[in-house]
Amino acid sequence: MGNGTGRLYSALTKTLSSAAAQHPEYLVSADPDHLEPIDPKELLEECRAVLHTRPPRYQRDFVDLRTDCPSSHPPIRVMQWNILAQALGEGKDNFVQCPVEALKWEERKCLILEEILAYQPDILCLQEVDHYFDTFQPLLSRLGYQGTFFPKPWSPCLDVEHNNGPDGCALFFLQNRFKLINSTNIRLTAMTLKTNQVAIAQTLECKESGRQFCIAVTHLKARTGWERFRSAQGCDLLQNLQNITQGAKIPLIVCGDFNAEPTEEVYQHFASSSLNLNSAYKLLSPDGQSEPPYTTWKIRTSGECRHTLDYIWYSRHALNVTSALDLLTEEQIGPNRLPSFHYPSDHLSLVCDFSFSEGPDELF
Ligand SMILES: NC(=O)C1=CN([C@@H]2O[C@H](COP(=O)(O)OP(=O)(O)OC[C@H]3O[C@@H](n4cnc5c(N)ncnc54)[C@H](OP(=O)(O)O)[C@@H]3O)[C@@H](O)[C@H]2O)C=CC1
Ligand SMILES: [Mg+2]
Repeated sequence: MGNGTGRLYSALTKTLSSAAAQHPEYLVSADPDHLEPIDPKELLEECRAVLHTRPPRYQRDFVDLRTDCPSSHPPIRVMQWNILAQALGEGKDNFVQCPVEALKWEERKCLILEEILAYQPDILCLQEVDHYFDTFQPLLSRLGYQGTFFPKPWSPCLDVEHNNGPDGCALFFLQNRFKLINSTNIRLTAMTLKTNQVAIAQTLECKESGRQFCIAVTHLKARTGWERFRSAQGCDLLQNLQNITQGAKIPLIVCGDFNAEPTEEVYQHFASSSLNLNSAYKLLSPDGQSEPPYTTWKIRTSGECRHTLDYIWYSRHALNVTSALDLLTEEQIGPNRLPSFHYPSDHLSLVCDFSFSEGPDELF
C-alpha cells in the first residue's frame, strides 16, 4: 500500500477490520503537501474497506450508442454530478427518509470516490462541492487530475453550523490527456444583475489528437418560482459560451444541474441555441428525443421530488456520443429514494463517452 509511515491515522481506523482499512493511507492524509501519485486501485480498496458494512454499489451499465465507424482516438469520458454538499445534506435539504448515518461524511465521501473511481472519467464536472480543498483537490490531483473550484458568492452552506466552507462548482480533467488552453470563472447574471450562481468554462486541447474543445460546468438557481431567473442565467451562460467558443467554432460540452425540467424555458434556450447543442442523455430513449424520467429522486417534508434536472449538452455536429451510463432503476433506488446507504447524493451521476466527428470544421 505504499509508504504510510508518519501519516495521520483517523479514529475511523480503529473500527475497521480489513487489512486495507487498518492502514488507510490516502483517505486520512488528504494533505496538499503529499503529491505522490496514488494507484486508483489502492484508493478504491481503501474506500471499499471503509464501506464494508454497507450494501454493495448497484451495477450500472454503459449503453453503446455508436452509429458509425470507431474513431482512431480514445473517447473522452465526461462525468456530470451534483454530489450533494455535506452541509446542505445534513443541515438544509430535509431528506426525511434518509437515515442520518447514511450522511456521515467519512463514509459518504468514500461512496462518492468509489463512483468516480468506478467510471474513471477523463473530465469531472461537479456541483455542490464543499470539500474541495480538504478532500477532492488533494486526492484527485494525486490521481492525475488538474482541478478548478469556483464557490458560490453566498453559499447556503455558510448558514449551517459546523459547515466546511462554501459550496460551488468544480471541474477536473486528466493532465495526461489534456492541456489547459484557457479557463474562465463566470458569475452568472440575470437581467444584468449579479446572481449567486456560477459556472466554470475551460478550453482544453487533446494531447493525442491536438483537437481543442470547450468544457463548462454550472449549477443554476433552485426551486419553483425561479423559472424566469434560471432562464436569464441560462441566456447569460450561452452568451459567455458564444464568446469562449469563438461563435461556436470550438466544439462544446456543457454539464450542469440546471434545476429545470425539459419543459422549462432555460432548457428550450439550450436546445435551440445557435451553438447547436444536443442533450446527450436523450440518446438513451428509444426515439432519441426524450430526456430520462429522472436524474434526482428524494423525499422531503413536502413529499416525493422526482425530476430531470441534470444534463450534458454537446455540439451536435462536432461531437458524437459513443456511450452513456444507464440510470439506476426505481427498484435500485429503493423506497426511501436518495441519498441512501447505497448512493451518496440525491442526484445521479451522468457519464458519457464522446468522440470527435470526422469532417470539416465548418460543421461546428
Ligand atoms: N448570507 C447572506 O447574505 C446570503 C445568504 N444566502 C443563502 O443562500 C440561500 C439561497 O442561495 P441560492 O444560491 O439562491 O440557493 P438555491 O435556491 O439555488 O438553493 C441552494 C441549494 O438548496 C438546494 N435546494 C433546492 N430545493 C430545496 C428545498 N426545497 N429545500 C432545501 N434545499 C433545497 C439546492 O439543491 P439542488 O440544486 O440539488 O436542488 C441548492 O443546492 C439562502 O436561502 C440563504 O441561505 C443567499 C444570499 C445572501
Ligand atoms: Mg442539492
